[in-house]
Amino acid sequence: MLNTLNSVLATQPKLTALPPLSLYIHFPWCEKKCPYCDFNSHQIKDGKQGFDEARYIKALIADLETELPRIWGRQVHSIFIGGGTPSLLSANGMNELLSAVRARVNLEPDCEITMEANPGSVETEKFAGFAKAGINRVSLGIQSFQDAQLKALGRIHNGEEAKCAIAIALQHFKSVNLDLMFGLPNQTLEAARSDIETALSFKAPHLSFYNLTLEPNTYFANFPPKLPSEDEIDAIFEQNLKLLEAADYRRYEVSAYAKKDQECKHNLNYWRFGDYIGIGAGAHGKISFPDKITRQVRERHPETYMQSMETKGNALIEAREITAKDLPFEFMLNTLRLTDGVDTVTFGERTGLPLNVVSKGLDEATKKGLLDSDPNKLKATEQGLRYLNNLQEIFL
Ligand SMILES: C[S@@+](CC[C@H](N)C(=O)[O-])C[C@H]1O[C@@H](n2cnc3c(N)ncnc32)[C@H](O)[C@@H]1O
Ligand code: SF4
Repeated sequence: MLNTLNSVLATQPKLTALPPLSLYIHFPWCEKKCPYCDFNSHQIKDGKQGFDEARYIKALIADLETELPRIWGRQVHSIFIGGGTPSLLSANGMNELLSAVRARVNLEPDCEITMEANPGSVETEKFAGFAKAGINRVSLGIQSFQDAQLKALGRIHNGEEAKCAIAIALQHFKSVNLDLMFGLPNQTLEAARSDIETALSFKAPHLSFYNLTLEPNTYFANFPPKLPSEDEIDAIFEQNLKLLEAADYRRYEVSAYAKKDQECKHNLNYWRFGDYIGIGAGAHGKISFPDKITRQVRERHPETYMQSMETKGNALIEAREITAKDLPFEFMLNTLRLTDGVDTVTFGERTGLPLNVVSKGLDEATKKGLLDSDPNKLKATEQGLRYLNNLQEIFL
């Protein structure tokens, strides 16, 4: 039995078709580092030391060129410019970057192009320029509408600025996402309800609700604020879910809610274990070939990243095949986040491996009530979504 399993795992993946391809562009600076944030983002010092727009864009374009041989002939169906705070780029800089992308990569005609923005850096004129440059979706880091809460989170914006930023974003972009967090320091059920109701009043097509987590190596990890208890957080989550569903938002991923047909194409491609090129400081990529699936990782620090691009012509610190041993876990890590899960056949299509390499895990997860028993689906139960880490770990 063990020998059979080993021989399956020793086989090379065989993909009959390549998955959709996305492009992720990382922008690694913010006006101020938030105390809870473990993203690869660095505070812009006075005088913008460390952030040289022209230099970074040049590095990004050169970086994209290094990826072209790996994606030759393939179309890109979505772009996500994340951070950090990419809305700190000038509209001209964004135009230069997206024009360079269009000149080098074949974009699908209705390519979704998202930019993350911080409400503290939203200006009408600049947003008009971003739209003109080709951005067609904006994701705003609102977090809360309450001044005291925003202050406790170390944000640079207040509640009024958050509302103003949403109005500007909706004026310029058809597709807008609002990021909110819950389980905030000293948050009550009423305060969480007020945040949700304010967010709903804007009727944005997409909302994301993240439970605040204390990530290692952040200020909050060293100086933890007083957070609501687990029971209080559960109550906030249940209340949020009810209000969102009543307003016709469907929960389609652990933290993502969308109006009909307004799901984020880019993130859906990640969660369905699609392919993505990742350029910029610390960016990760995953690119499939008929006989292998590969991972690329770039230098994390912006200065080292730019220097590597300038001196060596690439900033890769890792470029390897994802082994048949790791593929099932990586697949489950993403796909089980989706409330609909995926069809069972997607496992073979995306990993190139037979489903029997995970049959033991599937049995165990189903017996524990974490996985739906439908044999045609790989889908977490409600319990599985709630204890997602436990479910995913079964496939480690
Ligand atoms: C990379 S940030 C992008 C937006 C922009 N930088 C901002 O913060 O306004 C993406 C989102 O992740 C969420 N997030 C960041 N750190 C988190 C944490 N420790 N716990 C929960 N959500 C977090 C926030 O909602 C944030 O808007
Ligand atoms: S603005 Fe966003 S990316 Fe920047 S530090 Fe704050 S949460 Fe992190």
